[in-house]
Amino acid sequence: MVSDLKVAVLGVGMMGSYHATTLSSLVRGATVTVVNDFSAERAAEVAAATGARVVDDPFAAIADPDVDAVVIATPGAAHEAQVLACLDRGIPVLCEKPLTTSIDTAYAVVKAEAALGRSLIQVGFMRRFDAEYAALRELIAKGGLGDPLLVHCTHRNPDVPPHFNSEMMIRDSVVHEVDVIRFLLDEEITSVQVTRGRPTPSAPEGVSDPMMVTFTTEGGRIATDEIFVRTGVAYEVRTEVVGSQGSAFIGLDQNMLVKSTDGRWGGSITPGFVERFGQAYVTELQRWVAAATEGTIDGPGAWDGYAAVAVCEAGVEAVLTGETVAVQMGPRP
Ligand SMILES: NC(=O)c1ccc[n+]([C@@H]2O[C@H](COP(=O)([O-])OP(=O)(O)OC[C@H]3O[C@@H](n4cnc5c(N)ncnc54)[C@H](O)[C@@H]3O)[C@@H](O)[C@H]2O)c1
Ligand SMILES: O[C@H]1[C@H](O)[C@@H](O)[C@H](O)[C@@H](O)[C@H]1O
Repeated sequence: MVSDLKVAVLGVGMMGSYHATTLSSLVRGATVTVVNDFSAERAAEVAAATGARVVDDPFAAIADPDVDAVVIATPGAAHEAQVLACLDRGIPVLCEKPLTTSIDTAYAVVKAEAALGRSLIQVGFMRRFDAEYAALRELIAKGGLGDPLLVHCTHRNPDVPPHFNSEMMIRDSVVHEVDVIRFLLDEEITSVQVTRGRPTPSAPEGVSDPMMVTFTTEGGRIATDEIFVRTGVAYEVRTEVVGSQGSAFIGLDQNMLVKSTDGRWGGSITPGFVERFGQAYVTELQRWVAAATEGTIDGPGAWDGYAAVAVCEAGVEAVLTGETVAVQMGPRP
């Protein structure tokens, strides 16, 4: 057990710098001691803001004696090697989604952790720490909706970078709903189908934005996800669960001020994911720090990361083929 958890943050772009500042300003029991980024300038900026030291190589950062645990917020393709290096050192790691970018590498990570016999990997599915999602899960678990039969999700972003293509819409965005559906229903997703609609005028050539994704689960339940990442409007993430004895809906922004003026009424919508899930990130980090201090995790683990990667792999195939694609998953070690 360690008294004040010494954390290295790898990749201090948009998400990593947010995690580093949250850890050093809002989370108890942790100090960001090391930061690393391919961009020396980014690393220096975040080090100055958090009081951390820059270590130029990500693997040297993981091996640093002044590091007890690691937050990985590098792009998905870098996750596998960095997570495995944390396992090699036997230290807890909070890895941003996606766990890795292919089924094989994600399964290799699951098996490496299982061989170690300890849960050290937590995956950054922060919606599980959002009060509305937690309340919805509890309502379902207590039977408040009877048998949950349908889940309808909406995931709209105001904008994304131009390189964000249809595949990234599945692997980087829909991956959140994949985890939400598994979290709410407590069962695996077994198939994925994607309908590519008429693209919004701002979508780059060949990119299907929006798309409708339909999932089926082990228990024969159906879930849908509207993914639309260039609405030009705001950050709108909503979920409705319909059961045999009623339905429940989340995602109308909390603390919404409804005003009537100029012959209209309405409120404001959160502009981005930081505003919508700000408290969830703090709760996620606070609970992870408490668990990592005890050498473990408290949240979605490697298996959840693997399951999400497997569903997204089927989702990408469904985008390309227009077929309903079965999810292929290996046995849980
Ligand atoms: N949970 C969420 O809501 C959420 C939100 C945004 C991003 N993310 C995830 O966070 C991760 C980072 O996304 P982002 O939007 O911050 O990207 P970003 O491009 O803003 O930041 C990534 C940073 O990593 C650095 N980098 C790249 N390869 C590296 C390597 N091998 N080692 C060290 N540094 C490296 C880059 O220089 C960059 O500064 C992704 O996995 C993404 O899916 C999660
Ligand atoms: O990486 C981001 C992030 O995960 C957001 O939470 C999501 O809304 C975006 O679609 C995705 O691009």
